[in-house]
Amino acid sequence: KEYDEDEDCLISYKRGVSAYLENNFDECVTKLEDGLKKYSNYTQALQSCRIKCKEDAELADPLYAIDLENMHFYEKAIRNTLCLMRCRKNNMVLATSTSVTPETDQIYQDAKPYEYLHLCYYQKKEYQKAASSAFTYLVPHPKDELMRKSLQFYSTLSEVDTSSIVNYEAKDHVYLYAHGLDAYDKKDWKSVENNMEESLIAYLQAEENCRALCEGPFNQGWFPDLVPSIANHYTFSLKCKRKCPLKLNNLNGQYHEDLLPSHYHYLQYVYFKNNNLKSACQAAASYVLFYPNDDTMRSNIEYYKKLPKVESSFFIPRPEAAQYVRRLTYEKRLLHFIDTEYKFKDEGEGSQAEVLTLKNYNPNFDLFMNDEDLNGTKRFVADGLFTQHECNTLLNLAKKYALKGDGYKGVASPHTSMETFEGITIGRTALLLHFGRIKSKQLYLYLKSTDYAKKFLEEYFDIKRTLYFTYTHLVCRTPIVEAPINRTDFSHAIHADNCNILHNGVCLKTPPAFTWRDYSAIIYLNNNFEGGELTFSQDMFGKTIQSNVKPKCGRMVAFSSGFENLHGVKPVKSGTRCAIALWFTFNQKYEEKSRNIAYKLIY
Ligand SMILES: O=C(O)CCC(=O)C(=O)O
Ligand SMILES: [Fe+2]
Repeated sequence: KEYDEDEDCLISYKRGVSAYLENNFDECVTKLEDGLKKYSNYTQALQSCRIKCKEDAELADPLYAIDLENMHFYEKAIRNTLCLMRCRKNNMVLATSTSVTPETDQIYQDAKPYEYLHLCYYQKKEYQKAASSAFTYLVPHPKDELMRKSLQFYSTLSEVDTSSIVNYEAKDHVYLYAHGLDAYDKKDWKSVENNMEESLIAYLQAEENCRALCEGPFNQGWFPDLVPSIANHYTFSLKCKRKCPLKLNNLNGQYHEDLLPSHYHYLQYVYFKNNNLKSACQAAASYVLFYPNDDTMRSNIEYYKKLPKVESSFFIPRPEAAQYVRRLTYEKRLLHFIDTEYKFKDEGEGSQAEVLTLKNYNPNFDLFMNDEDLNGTKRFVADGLFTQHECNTLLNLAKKYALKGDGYKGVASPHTSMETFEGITIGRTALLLHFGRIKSKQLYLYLKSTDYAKKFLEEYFDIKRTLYFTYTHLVCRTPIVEAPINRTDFSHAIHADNCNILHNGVCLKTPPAFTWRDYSAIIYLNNNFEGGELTFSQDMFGKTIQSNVKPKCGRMVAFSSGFENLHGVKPVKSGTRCAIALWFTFNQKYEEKSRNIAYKLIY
């Protein structure tokens, strides 16, 4: 049963769980304990390398005294990296183990091994350890009823001493703080002072350690530029760091929102009791950094100020408190800024793929017509996606660069001989940016607005599966000069987007229809033309019209792409009608690849 050096902590965990399932409880305990030990050694080594290397890099003299173009920042990063590489190589644990993946981290951060460990200890009649393991699991999972029952059961066993049940994962401050509280109840002021001071140091150290673990790898899922890449990774890490107090403030299952500041509260009191006025005043001044409006502490300070031996210099907050609050304030402000200016696009499982993306720019975008208004099913109209300025930007793009037949295999008049169709795809817009013909904000607007339209559609139709763009197309329709004003053809005959409708009313999901399309949307850019309404029809001849939608800037119409949504476009009699048509699919095979390329050009 020796400690297996070659196994990483994930394998140990998995072997432990399998052993449990095979009723091999000795092996279960060995493997799970091994895994916990390895994970703990690994994270400790990693934390100390990261903390030490940051300090070293901070202290090094820069290669050039003047900080040009933030080069001091990059120089430090380069020194820090060098140090990290050496540290990893020289550290026995880090050099011999494979790096822990975020998934493995999650298992151990969630105290998963204890879920099985307590059962295996129990089977081995190690009841005290079973109780402590159950307790350890309950600390981060206080609502786990099953585990609570297990702990209750263990506590009734005569072999178990309930006062000796411990949290194996407790950080040092947890018990130091508890001792401090005990001493407080016993009015042992000296001991309160010692325990609270130690607990404070331990807390701050634990927070630094926790933060260090947040500086791990981050998969952005694409290849952003230097600066966005740093911003994304840093944001990811910052969000993780801000979660550290949540873990640390959990004292064996009880959450103390103000755990850190409460140290200063106790300290000001015991220093006063111990006749150390200066330290009492410093602690009070430190406390109000966290809670500037706290009446009790304010009046304590007023009281201290009136004491004869007290000097105004006593009220300088303790340096660690001042530094902590400064950092906290800055980090909160930065996260608030990020939260208001960006939205987070969660690409699949886990928080790994969170990257900064611009917030929706038009908060007024909202539903205008639903199924009932439109006299059908799975359709809606929403208004306000674009401002007039944004429509103009896209209209200009189309006016300048849309090509006849683009997106229609070069056919200039695909749907009616009375109109010409000029289109511009995402792919060609990206190319135009690549060749410097347009500004990135034009491509950005094209991409972002359609992304947002998709999100809106997904929410409206309550789509839970991954939906992909399959085609994005900005199209303008203009009647040919010869077109008679009283023409009766459609600009776009009644059709379904994903099947071929036959005269007998059957809609066949076969080529040449775009059978993979699942949802459709059209965003309109203008209304300075005659005709051109979108028509929903019950039949393929437009005999039974269900509803008409008049285009205008920022209006979006969306519907499921099947037979239930037969639609067409009435003739454009004069002027030019421009719209962005979007199609979505559940089939990843038909994903619009050019969007990803376009994104890379922007970031
Ligand atoms: O532009 C519109 O309003 C509808 C276009 C359409 O239905 C299509 O292209 O399939
Ligand atoms: Fe259509």
